[in-house]
Amino acid sequence: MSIAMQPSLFDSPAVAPALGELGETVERTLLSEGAWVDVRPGWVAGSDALFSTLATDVPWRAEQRQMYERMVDVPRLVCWYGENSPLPDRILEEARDALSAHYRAELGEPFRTAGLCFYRDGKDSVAWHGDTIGRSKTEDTMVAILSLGEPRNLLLRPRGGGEASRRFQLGHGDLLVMGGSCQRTWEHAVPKTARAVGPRISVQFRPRGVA
Ligand SMILES: O=C(O)CCC(=O)C(=O)O
Ligand SMILES: [Fe+2]
Repeated sequence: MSIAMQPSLFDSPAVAPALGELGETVERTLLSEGAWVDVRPGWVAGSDALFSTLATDVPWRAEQRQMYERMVDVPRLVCWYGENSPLPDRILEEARDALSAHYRAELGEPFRTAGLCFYRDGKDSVAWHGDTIGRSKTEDTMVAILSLGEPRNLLLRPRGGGEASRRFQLGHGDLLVMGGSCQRTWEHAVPKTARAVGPRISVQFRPRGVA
């Protein structure tokens, strides 16, 4: 048992992970230009056990990308599950299906893919961006993010600027869903932090053709 990763008696690796309700527990914040975010704190109970499973079982990849003439390390580990790939834990399949059911009327299609990111420490991050590869460049859609492990800040700001950024602290089973025009009219980021933070895993569920 890992003492370092045990924040409380009620969320220790000994507790099996379980999904909570969505329904009325989801709180929506309307942003400008038809964008919104839903937050459901603590959606997965016993999430530290799920964190441990994913940290160990997922075939994490370190990627590089071209930056001007140089190749640089992407500052996080990643793994992508396409729509026909079984997810690395049954509770992630349950989570995807619960999200599809909850948002069915509004989204009109199910969540189908899962992208996973592993932020090893405060030096890992994701820079400002919108998920605009594919249909989300021109259409409203949703990206649902389940956060496991240590909380990190997810920031949101309008693309055009002119407004302070919004901050959400997400970890230990919290859910945040970006919806409406959020991917094309707003940007999001998980900035580096100088604070001593433990590892965080995020699971992003998206509909077909959104990345
Ligand atoms: O880790 C997160 O919460 C955000 C990840 C993200 O924005 C992405 O992978 O597109
Ligand atoms: Fe993103």
